[in-house]
Amino acid sequence: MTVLNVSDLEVYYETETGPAQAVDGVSFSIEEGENLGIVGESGCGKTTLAKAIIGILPDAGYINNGSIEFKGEDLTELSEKQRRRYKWEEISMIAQSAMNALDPVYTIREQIVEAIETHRPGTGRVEANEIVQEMFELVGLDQKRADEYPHQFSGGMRQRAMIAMALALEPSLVLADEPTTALDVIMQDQILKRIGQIQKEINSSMMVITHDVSVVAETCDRVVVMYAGQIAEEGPVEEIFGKPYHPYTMGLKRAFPNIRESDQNLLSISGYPPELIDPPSGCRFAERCPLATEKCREIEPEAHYNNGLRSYCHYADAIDDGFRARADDPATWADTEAARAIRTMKEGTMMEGND
Ligand SMILES: Nc1ncnc2c1ncn2[C@@H]1O[C@H](COP(=O)(O)OP(=O)(O)OP(=O)(O)O)[C@@H](O)[C@H]1O
Repeated sequence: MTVLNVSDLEVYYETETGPAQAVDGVSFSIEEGENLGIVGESGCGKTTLAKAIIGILPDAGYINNGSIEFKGEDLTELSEKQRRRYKWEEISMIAQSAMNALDPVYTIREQIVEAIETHRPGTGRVEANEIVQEMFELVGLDQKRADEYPHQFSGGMRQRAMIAMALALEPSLVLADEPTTALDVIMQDQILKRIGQIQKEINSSMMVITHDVSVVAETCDRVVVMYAGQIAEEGPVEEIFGKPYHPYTMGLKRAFPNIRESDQNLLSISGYPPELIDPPSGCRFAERCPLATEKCREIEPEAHYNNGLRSYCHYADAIDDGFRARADDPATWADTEAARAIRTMKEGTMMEGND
Protein backbone atom coordinates (compact mmCIF):
# COMPACT_ATOMS: atom_id res chain seq x y z
CA MET A 1 0.00 0.00 0.00
CA THR A 2 1.20 3.52 -0.82
CA VAL A 3 1.35 5.57 2.39
CA LEU A 4 2.44 8.87 0.88
CA ASN A 5 2.18 10.15 -2.66
CA VAL A 6 3.62 13.60 -3.30
CA SER A 7 2.84 14.91 -6.75
CA ASP A 8 4.27 17.96 -8.52
CA LEU A 9 4.63 19.78 -5.21
CA GLU A 10 5.65 23.45 -5.23
CA VAL A 11 6.37 25.27 -1.96
CA TYR A 12 7.27 28.96 -1.98
CA TYR A 13 8.47 31.35 0.72
CA GLU A 14 7.47 34.99 0.51
CA THR A 15 10.67 37.04 0.89
CA GLU A 16 11.46 40.75 0.62
CA THR A 17 12.94 40.22 -2.82
CA GLY A 18 10.14 38.00 -4.14
CA PRO A 19 8.90 34.42 -3.79
CA ALA A 20 11.62 31.78 -3.29
CA GLN A 21 10.82 28.38 -4.82
CA ALA A 22 12.08 26.13 -2.03
CA VAL A 23 10.39 23.01 -3.46
CA ASP A 24 9.75 22.96 -7.18
CA GLY A 25 7.77 20.23 -8.94
CA VAL A 26 8.73 17.38 -6.61
CA SER A 27 7.02 13.97 -7.02
CA PHE A 28 7.70 10.73 -5.14
CA SER A 29 5.92 8.11 -3.08
CA ILE A 30 6.57 6.01 0.03
CA GLU A 31 5.18 2.50 0.47
CA GLU A 32 4.08 0.91 3.73
CA GLY A 33 7.08 -0.10 5.85
CA GLU A 34 9.47 1.58 3.43
CA ASN A 35 12.24 4.01 4.36
CA LEU A 36 12.93 6.81 1.92
CA GLY A 37 16.02 9.00 2.27
CA ILE A 38 16.07 12.63 1.16
CA VAL A 39 19.63 13.87 0.61
CA GLY A 40 21.15 17.06 -0.68
CA GLU A 41 23.21 20.04 0.37
CA SER A 42 21.98 22.58 2.88
CA GLY A 43 19.21 24.80 1.51
CA CYS A 44 18.00 22.40 -1.20
CA GLY A 45 14.48 22.19 0.31
CA LYS A 46 14.57 19.00 2.41
CA THR A 47 13.17 20.48 5.62
CA THR A 48 10.59 22.54 3.71
CA LEU A 49 9.36 19.33 2.08
CA ALA A 50 8.91 17.65 5.48
CA LYS A 51 7.19 20.70 6.98
CA ALA A 52 4.77 20.85 4.05
CA ILE A 53 3.92 17.16 4.51
CA ILE A 54 3.21 17.39 8.24
CA GLY A 55 1.58 20.82 7.85
CA ILE A 56 3.88 23.08 9.87
CA LEU A 57 5.17 25.53 7.25
CA PRO A 58 6.02 28.93 8.77
CA ASP A 59 3.77 31.90 7.93
CA ALA A 60 5.95 32.98 4.99
CA GLY A 61 5.68 29.52 3.38
CA TYR A 62 2.82 28.27 1.23
CA ILE A 63 1.98 25.41 -1.12
CA ASN A 64 1.64 26.88 -4.58
CA ASN A 65 0.75 23.73 -6.47
CA GLY A 66 0.61 19.93 -6.27
CA SER A 67 -0.83 17.35 -3.91
CA ILE A 68 0.27 15.43 -0.80
CA GLU A 69 -1.82 12.26 -0.64
CA PHE A 70 -1.62 10.40 2.64
CA LYS A 71 -3.33 6.99 2.44
CA GLY A 72 -5.30 8.31 -0.51
CA GLU A 73 -6.43 11.61 1.08
CA ASP A 74 -5.01 14.86 -0.29
CA LEU A 75 -3.77 16.74 2.78
CA THR A 76 -3.49 20.02 0.85
CA GLU A 77 -7.30 20.05 0.48
CA LEU A 78 -7.95 19.78 4.23
CA SER A 79 -8.62 22.62 6.66
CA GLU A 80 -6.17 23.36 9.47
CA LYS A 81 -8.53 21.61 11.92
CA GLN A 82 -8.93 18.52 9.75
CA ARG A 83 -5.16 18.27 9.32
CA ARG A 84 -4.52 18.39 13.06
CA ARG A 85 -5.82 14.88 13.49
CA TYR A 86 -3.04 13.56 11.24
CA LYS A 87 -0.24 15.32 13.09
CA TRP A 88 1.60 13.04 15.53
CA GLU A 89 -1.02 10.32 15.38
CA GLU A 90 -0.57 9.39 11.68
CA ILE A 91 2.45 11.49 10.69
CA SER A 92 5.09 12.52 13.21
CA MET A 93 8.37 14.36 12.95
CA ILE A 94 11.72 13.93 14.65
CA ALA A 95 12.99 17.49 14.28
CA GLN A 96 16.57 18.66 13.70
CA SER A 97 16.87 20.17 17.13
CA ALA A 98 15.20 18.40 20.04
CA MET A 99 15.79 21.47 22.22
CA ASN A 100 13.48 23.54 20.00
CA ALA A 101 10.91 20.80 19.56
CA LEU A 102 10.48 19.92 23.24
CA ASP A 103 8.58 22.31 25.52
CA PRO A 104 10.94 23.58 28.26
CA VAL A 105 8.19 24.13 30.86
CA TYR A 106 6.86 20.56 30.94
CA THR A 107 8.58 17.34 31.97
CA ILE A 108 9.21 14.75 29.30
CA ARG A 109 6.52 12.51 30.80
CA GLU A 110 3.95 15.34 30.78
CA GLN A 111 4.67 16.03 27.12
CA ILE A 112 4.31 12.43 25.98
CA VAL A 113 1.20 11.86 28.11
CA GLU A 114 -0.31 15.09 26.75
CA ALA A 115 0.25 13.93 23.17
CA ILE A 116 -1.33 10.54 23.92
CA GLU A 117 -4.35 12.04 25.69
CA THR A 118 -4.95 14.61 22.95
CA HIS A 119 -4.90 12.06 20.16
CA ARG A 120 -6.32 9.05 21.99
CA PRO A 121 -8.95 10.59 24.27
CA GLY A 122 -10.05 7.20 25.63
CA THR A 123 -6.60 6.37 27.02
CA GLY A 124 -6.39 6.40 30.82
CA ARG A 125 -3.49 7.87 32.83
CA VAL A 126 -2.18 4.44 33.80
CA GLU A 127 -2.08 3.27 30.20
CA ALA A 128 -0.46 6.54 29.03
CA ASN A 129 2.24 6.11 31.67
CA GLU A 130 2.79 2.54 30.54
CA ILE A 131 3.39 3.83 27.01
CA VAL A 132 5.93 6.36 28.38
CA GLN A 133 7.72 3.52 30.17
CA GLU A 134 7.69 1.33 27.08
CA MET A 135 8.99 4.14 24.83
CA PHE A 136 11.74 5.06 27.28
CA GLU A 137 12.86 1.44 27.32
CA LEU A 138 12.81 1.28 23.52
CA VAL A 139 14.97 4.37 23.06
CA GLY A 140 17.32 3.32 25.87
CA LEU A 141 16.43 5.98 28.45
CA ASP A 142 16.13 5.35 32.17
CA GLN A 143 12.40 5.75 32.82
CA LYS A 144 13.12 7.13 36.29
CA ARG A 145 14.18 10.30 34.49
CA ALA A 146 10.86 10.77 32.69
CA ASP A 147 9.84 13.35 35.31
CA GLU A 148 12.73 15.64 34.49
CA TYR A 149 12.63 18.73 32.28
CA PRO A 150 14.31 18.90 28.84
CA HIS A 151 17.15 21.12 30.16
CA GLN A 152 18.11 18.41 32.66
CA PHE A 153 18.84 16.02 29.79
CA SER A 154 22.06 15.86 27.76
CA GLY A 155 21.82 16.50 23.99
CA GLY A 156 21.78 12.76 23.25
CA MET A 157 19.09 12.08 25.86
CA ARG A 158 16.92 14.90 24.52
CA GLN A 159 17.19 13.47 21.04
CA ARG A 160 16.13 10.06 22.39
CA ALA A 161 13.20 11.68 24.23
CA MET A 162 12.16 13.37 21.01
CA ILE A 163 12.27 10.03 19.20
CA ALA A 164 10.20 8.44 22.02
CA MET A 165 7.62 11.19 21.59
CA ALA A 166 7.53 10.92 17.81
CA LEU A 167 6.99 7.16 17.96
CA ALA A 168 4.67 6.92 21.01
CA LEU A 169 1.48 7.06 18.97
CA GLU A 170 2.80 4.48 16.50
CA PRO A 171 2.36 6.75 13.46
CA SER A 172 2.21 5.31 9.95
CA LEU A 173 4.80 7.80 8.72
CA VAL A 174 7.76 9.26 10.60
CA LEU A 175 9.59 12.25 9.14
CA ALA A 176 13.10 12.19 10.59
CA ASP A 177 14.92 15.47 9.87
CA GLU A 178 18.66 15.01 10.51
CA PRO A 179 17.70 12.82 13.49
CA THR A 180 21.26 12.25 14.65
CA THR A 181 23.29 15.24 13.45
CA ALA A 182 23.55 16.77 16.93
CA LEU A 183 25.01 13.56 18.38
CA ASP A 184 28.50 12.08 18.45
CA VAL A 185 29.33 9.21 16.11
CA ILE A 186 28.80 6.35 18.61
CA MET A 187 25.49 7.81 19.74
CA GLN A 188 24.41 8.36 16.12
CA ASP A 189 24.98 4.71 15.41
CA GLN A 190 23.03 3.53 18.46
CA ILE A 191 20.12 5.87 17.80
CA LEU A 192 19.85 4.88 14.13
CA LYS A 193 19.77 1.21 15.08
CA ARG A 194 17.17 1.95 17.75
CA ILE A 195 14.91 3.86 15.36
CA GLY A 196 15.16 0.97 12.89
CA GLN A 197 14.16 -1.59 15.56
CA ILE A 198 11.19 0.43 16.83
CA GLN A 199 10.05 1.15 13.33
CA LYS A 200 10.02 -2.55 12.47
CA GLU A 201 7.97 -3.24 15.59
CA ILE A 202 5.30 -0.69 14.73
CA ASN A 203 5.63 -1.20 10.93
CA SER A 204 5.80 2.49 10.12
CA SER A 205 7.30 4.11 7.03
CA MET A 206 10.00 6.72 7.38
CA MET A 207 11.33 9.68 5.44
CA VAL A 208 14.91 10.29 6.55
CA ILE A 209 16.28 13.73 5.76
CA THR A 210 20.05 14.06 5.91
CA HIS A 211 23.12 15.41 4.18
CA ASP A 212 25.04 12.31 5.32
CA VAL A 213 24.85 9.67 2.60
CA SER A 214 26.08 6.95 4.99
CA VAL A 215 22.99 7.47 7.18
CA VAL A 216 20.83 6.86 4.12
CA ALA A 217 22.90 3.86 3.05
CA GLU A 218 22.38 2.38 6.51
CA THR A 219 18.70 3.09 7.10
CA CYS A 220 16.90 3.49 3.76
CA ASP A 221 15.49 1.38 0.94
CA ARG A 222 15.19 4.17 -1.58
CA VAL A 223 16.56 7.67 -1.84
CA VAL A 224 15.63 10.99 -3.42
CA VAL A 225 18.60 13.26 -4.22
CA MET A 226 17.47 16.90 -4.14
CA TYR A 227 19.21 19.87 -5.67
CA ALA A 228 18.01 23.49 -5.48
CA GLY A 229 14.40 22.55 -4.73
CA GLN A 230 14.11 19.85 -7.38
CA ILE A 231 14.72 16.11 -7.62
CA ALA A 232 18.05 15.37 -9.32
CA GLU A 233 17.76 11.59 -9.04
CA GLU A 234 15.64 8.96 -7.31
CA GLY A 235 15.84 5.19 -6.92
CA PRO A 236 16.91 2.22 -4.75
CA VAL A 237 19.80 3.03 -2.38
CA GLU A 238 22.18 0.42 -3.85
CA GLU A 239 21.76 1.71 -7.40
CA ILE A 240 21.86 5.39 -6.42
CA PHE A 241 25.17 5.02 -4.62
CA GLY A 242 26.50 2.15 -6.75
CA LYS A 243 25.68 3.21 -10.30
CA PRO A 244 24.17 6.68 -10.34
CA TYR A 245 23.24 8.43 -13.59
CA HIS A 246 23.31 12.01 -12.34
CA PRO A 247 26.66 13.82 -11.92
CA TYR A 248 25.36 15.57 -8.79
CA THR A 249 24.79 12.21 -7.06
CA MET A 250 28.34 11.17 -8.00
CA GLY A 251 29.80 14.37 -6.54
CA LEU A 252 27.57 14.34 -3.47
CA LYS A 253 28.57 10.86 -2.37
CA ARG A 254 32.24 11.87 -2.42
CA ALA A 255 31.89 15.47 -1.26
CA PHE A 256 30.57 15.06 2.27
CA PRO A 257 32.17 13.37 5.28
CA ASN A 258 30.17 10.41 6.46
CA ILE A 259 29.90 8.69 9.81
CA ARG A 260 31.12 5.33 8.53
CA GLU A 261 34.55 6.13 7.12
CA SER A 262 37.24 7.81 9.17
CA ASP A 263 39.83 8.12 6.39
CA GLN A 264 37.99 9.97 3.68
CA ASN A 265 39.38 11.38 0.50
CA LEU A 266 36.77 14.05 -0.05
CA LEU A 267 36.32 15.99 -3.23
CA SER A 268 34.85 19.45 -3.59
CA ILE A 269 31.96 20.45 -5.85
CA SER A 270 32.98 24.06 -6.51
CA GLY A 271 30.37 26.79 -6.20
CA TYR A 272 26.98 26.97 -4.53
CA PRO A 273 23.41 26.03 -5.39
CA PRO A 274 21.64 28.84 -7.31
CA GLU A 275 19.35 31.45 -5.77
CA LEU A 276 15.82 30.10 -5.48
CA ILE A 277 14.21 33.50 -6.09
CA ASP A 278 15.39 33.63 -9.68
CA PRO A 279 16.77 30.18 -10.53
CA PRO A 280 18.55 29.58 -13.87
CA SER A 281 16.37 28.38 -16.73
CA GLY A 282 18.13 25.13 -17.73
CA CYS A 283 19.54 22.45 -15.42
CA ARG A 284 20.10 24.05 -12.00
CA PHE A 285 23.30 22.06 -11.49
CA ALA A 286 24.87 23.06 -14.84
CA GLU A 287 27.29 25.65 -13.43
CA ARG A 288 28.87 23.08 -11.09
CA CYS A 289 28.67 20.06 -13.38
CA PRO A 290 31.68 18.63 -15.26
CA LEU A 291 29.40 17.36 -18.06
CA ALA A 292 27.45 20.57 -18.70
CA THR A 293 26.92 21.87 -22.24
CA GLU A 294 24.95 24.75 -23.76
CA LYS A 295 21.88 22.49 -23.84
CA CYS A 296 22.10 22.08 -20.04
CA ARG A 297 22.26 25.84 -19.53
CA GLU A 298 19.19 26.40 -21.68
CA ILE A 299 16.81 23.45 -21.36
CA GLU A 300 15.48 21.95 -18.14
CA PRO A 301 16.17 18.18 -18.19
CA GLU A 302 13.31 15.69 -18.17
CA ALA A 303 13.31 12.36 -16.36
CA HIS A 304 15.44 9.55 -17.82
CA TYR A 305 14.85 6.01 -16.57
CA ASN A 306 17.76 3.54 -16.26
CA ASN A 307 18.04 0.47 -14.00
CA GLY A 308 15.16 1.59 -11.77
CA LEU A 309 16.59 5.11 -11.37
CA ARG A 310 14.83 8.33 -12.33
CA SER A 311 17.52 10.84 -13.28
CA TYR A 312 17.02 14.44 -14.35
CA CYS A 313 20.14 14.82 -16.53
CA HIS A 314 20.20 15.32 -20.32
CA TYR A 315 23.12 12.90 -20.55
CA ALA A 316 21.88 10.21 -18.14
CA ASP A 317 21.54 7.62 -20.92
CA ALA A 318 25.17 8.15 -21.97
CA ILE A 319 26.68 7.85 -18.47
CA ASP A 320 28.79 4.72 -18.05
CA ASP A 321 31.34 3.26 -15.64
CA GLY A 322 34.06 5.22 -17.45
CA PHE A 323 32.42 8.50 -16.48
CA ARG A 324 31.66 7.23 -12.96
CA ALA A 325 35.40 6.52 -12.51
CA ARG A 326 36.26 10.00 -13.78
CA ALA A 327 33.73 11.51 -11.37
CA ASP A 328 35.70 9.89 -8.51
CA ASP A 329 38.70 12.01 -9.46
CA PRO A 330 38.77 15.51 -7.87
CA ALA A 331 40.44 16.79 -11.08
CA THR A 332 37.18 16.18 -12.98
CA TRP A 333 35.42 18.60 -10.63
CA ALA A 334 38.08 21.26 -11.22
CA ASP A 335 36.82 21.56 -14.79
CA THR A 336 33.40 23.15 -14.27
CA GLU A 337 32.13 26.67 -14.92
CA ALA A 338 31.97 27.35 -11.17
CA ALA A 339 35.51 26.02 -10.55
CA ARG A 340 36.90 28.09 -13.45
CA ALA A 341 35.11 31.22 -12.20
CA ILE A 342 36.57 30.75 -8.71
CA ARG A 343 40.10 30.29 -10.18
CA THR A 344 39.73 33.44 -12.30
CA MET A 345 38.55 35.37 -9.25
CA LYS A 346 41.50 34.14 -7.15
CA GLU A 347 43.97 34.99 -9.92
CA GLY A 348 42.43 38.48 -10.11
CA THR A 349 42.84 38.97 -6.37
CA MET A 350 46.47 37.81 -6.53
CA MET A 351 47.22 40.18 -9.43
CA GLU A 352 45.69 43.07 -7.45
CA GLY A 353 47.83 42.06 -4.48
CA ASN A 354 50.96 42.24 -6.67
CA ASP A 355 50.17 45.73 -8.01
N1 LIG B 1 11.03 30.88 6.71
C1 LIG B 1 11.67 31.04 5.56
N2 LIG B 1 11.55 32.18 4.83
C2 LIG B 1 12.18 32.35 3.64
N3 LIG B 1 12.97 31.41 3.07
C3 LIG B 1 13.13 30.26 3.74
C4 LIG B 1 12.50 30.01 5.01
N4 LIG B 1 12.86 28.77 5.43
C5 LIG B 1 13.68 28.27 4.45
N5 LIG B 1 13.83 29.15 3.44
C6 LIG B 1 14.63 28.97 2.22
O1 LIG B 1 14.13 27.83 1.53
C7 LIG B 1 15.19 27.09 0.96
C8 LIG B 1 15.12 25.66 1.42
O2 LIG B 1 15.41 25.59 2.82
P1 LIG B 1 15.31 24.23 3.65
O3 LIG B 1 15.57 24.55 5.08
O4 LIG B 1 14.07 23.53 3.28
O5 LIG B 1 16.55 23.43 3.05
P2 LIG B 1 17.28 22.15 3.64
O6 LIG B 1 17.73 21.37 2.48
O7 LIG B 1 16.43 21.49 4.64
O8 LIG B 1 18.53 22.81 4.36
P3 LIG B 1 19.16 22.44 5.80
O9 LIG B 1 19.78 21.11 5.64
O10 LIG B 1 20.16 23.56 5.99
O11 LIG B 1 18.03 22.50 6.79
C9 LIG B 1 16.48 27.81 1.36
O12 LIG B 1 16.89 28.63 0.28
C10 LIG B 1 16.09 28.64 2.54
O13 LIG B 1 16.85 29.82 2.60
